[in-house]
Amino acid sequence: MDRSEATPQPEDDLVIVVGAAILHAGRVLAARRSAPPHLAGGWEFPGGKLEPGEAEADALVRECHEELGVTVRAVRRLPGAWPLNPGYVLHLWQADLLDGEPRPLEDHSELRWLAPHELGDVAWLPQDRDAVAVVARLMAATPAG
Ligand SMILES: Nc1nc2c([nH]c(=O)n2[C@H]2C[C@H](O)[C@@H](COP(=O)(O)OP(=O)(O)OP(=O)(O)O)O2)c(=O)[nH]1
Repeated sequence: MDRSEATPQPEDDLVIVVGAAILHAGRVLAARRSAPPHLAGGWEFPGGKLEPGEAEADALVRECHEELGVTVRAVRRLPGAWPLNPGYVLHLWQADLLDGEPRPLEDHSELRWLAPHELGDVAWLPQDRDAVAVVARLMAATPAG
């Protein structure tokens, strides 16, 4: 019997993309992609692909430094894993902003700090929508600091 359709692709075969839900003063940072063309204009969580052998928390810190010029601390991985392009999966991490003011240095044309009631104000990439719902629940449960 061909079970291939019923068998999910093992996560081991996927490249993990880490996204950072950076919470600060009751808001979360959203970033509008500037490339590639089919993703440009869509909003996402800053982050990127894990390098071989790299821990997710380390990739998160590295990507936020490269893309935004800030230092973050990876707090914890949020529940869920969302398929992206074939072969890629998005993992989301809660992160604290330790140092710096985020700037769109790489891959993004605009950044916005969104309050919970503003999460629906930007055009998220479709594949991020369920992750945004997880962040909305996190923000509802997190006292604004
Ligand atoms: N960072 C990030 N990428 C996302 C999200 N949602 C989503 O579909 N993606 C896609 C966009 C890209 O195809 C891929 C991540 O690639 P990237 O270009 O950000 O990764 P990277 O910084 O490691 O880039 P590179 O070295 O390959 O240039 O995942 C998201 O919320 N955050």
